[in-house]
Amino acid sequence: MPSLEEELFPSTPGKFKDRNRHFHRCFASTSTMFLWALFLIALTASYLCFQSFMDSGNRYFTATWGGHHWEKNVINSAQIHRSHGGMSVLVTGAAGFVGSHVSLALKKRGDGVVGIDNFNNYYDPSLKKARKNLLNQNSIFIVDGDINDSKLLVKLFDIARFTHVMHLAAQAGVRYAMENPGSYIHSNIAGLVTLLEVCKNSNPQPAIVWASSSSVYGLNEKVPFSESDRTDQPASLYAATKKAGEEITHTYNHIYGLSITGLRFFTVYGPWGRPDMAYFSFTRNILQGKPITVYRGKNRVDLARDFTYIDDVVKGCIGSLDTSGKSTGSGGKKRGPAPYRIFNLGNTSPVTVPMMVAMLEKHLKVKAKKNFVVMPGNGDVPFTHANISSARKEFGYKPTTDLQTGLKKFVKWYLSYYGYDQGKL
Ligand SMILES: O=C(O)[C@H]1O[C@H](OP(=O)(O)OP(=O)(O)OC[C@H]2O[C@@H](n3ccc(=O)[nH]c3=O)[C@H](O)[C@@H]2O)[C@H](O)[C@@H](O)[C@@H]1O
Repeated sequence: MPSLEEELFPSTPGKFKDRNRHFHRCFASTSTMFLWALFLIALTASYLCFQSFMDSGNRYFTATWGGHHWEKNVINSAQIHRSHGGMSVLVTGAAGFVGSHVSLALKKRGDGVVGIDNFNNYYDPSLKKARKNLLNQNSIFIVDGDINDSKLLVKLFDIARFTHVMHLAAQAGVRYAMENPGSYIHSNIAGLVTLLEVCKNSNPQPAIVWASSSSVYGLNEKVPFSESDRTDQPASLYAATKKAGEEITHTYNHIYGLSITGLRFFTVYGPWGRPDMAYFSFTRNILQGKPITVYRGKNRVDLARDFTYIDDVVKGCIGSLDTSGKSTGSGGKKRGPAPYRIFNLGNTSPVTVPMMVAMLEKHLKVKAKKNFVVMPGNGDVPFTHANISSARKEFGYKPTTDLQTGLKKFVKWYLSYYGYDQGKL
């Protein structure tokens, strides 16, 4: 039987044959080696590509979790400490602005709370760490992890059997979506679906309350915005992902019987807020003597927002949790219809951006250096204004803090947190 070498390099007769054969043999072994080398290089390259693909997919999962001590922390933190109607809540985005406030309020009334947060660097992670420390001091354990990590979520549900999920983890910010669109898909779409998959499979299924956004009203002109208004003309990718979230949660409610409540937040502000938001970054710039950019709409019309104070939003979140009703499915199967609700959580009294700046100037006792520019086409909407009658009817939602009062509290916190030394702010 001819060898492979012979098949590849068939011999010719004669004396020359041997030399030729020898030459061929040498050539054959060199070229085989060459082919093997090529093969190995290709193999190594594909492995490295695969590794870097996995790394990019897992870059949010760098945190370590698990082990006896970790599980004990989760169990203790999830423990309910009140006799009637207590709930055990998984709060996603717990080191975030709204997440940290809601976690503290739940814990304060005796509910079990376990937080999860990926501590990403969209804005200064040291502020998130400081919020985490505050929560830890109040016996709330925060898992350092990403909602796309389904193994972690399954583990958490295995050991803590949450009755509710307060889902606040998201890529926030309207204008940043133009810089980093992928982060919105990662957190607001993929992360949401991962979480819903785990919730729908868990037994019992939790009820879910989650953060949508006033931005879903997009370019609507009819005011105030009501939940039944159209939401099919988003102005930013951020808004589009929140709108998609409303549709995605609807399918999980419809197919699997998950109880779902979506909350459309209206420009939430207050102590421990988000540094990327205008009221926060304006405060920093005003104190540092730096100019601020104030956007204006067409024909120099001022932009306006239905700024909503954090304590009012927290009441709305807790009211939603308390009235969420039960999910009806178990083990991935629906047993009957479950609630699907959407509520506006706004303040019902929009304030223009220049008026907001004037309030900051008053509280900071410093004049702002204002640059007025035409609103760039980067996802912003000219105004927001909430109709809150649905939330009022369903759970007595009634905002009580006007912007003047709320900004005063914010400035007080800002100065105590960052200090009065303007050089360090
Ligand atoms: O209500 C909401 O759904 C949204 O509220 C805020 O979005 P936005 O209202 O745009 O809040 P800011 O970024 O703080 O802007 C407030 C106002 O200040 C204006 N602005 C912002 C930045 C700036 O440099 N100058 C300026 O005039 C904006 O155009 C806007 O009218 C949050 O950032 C979103 O995450 C949230 O979903």
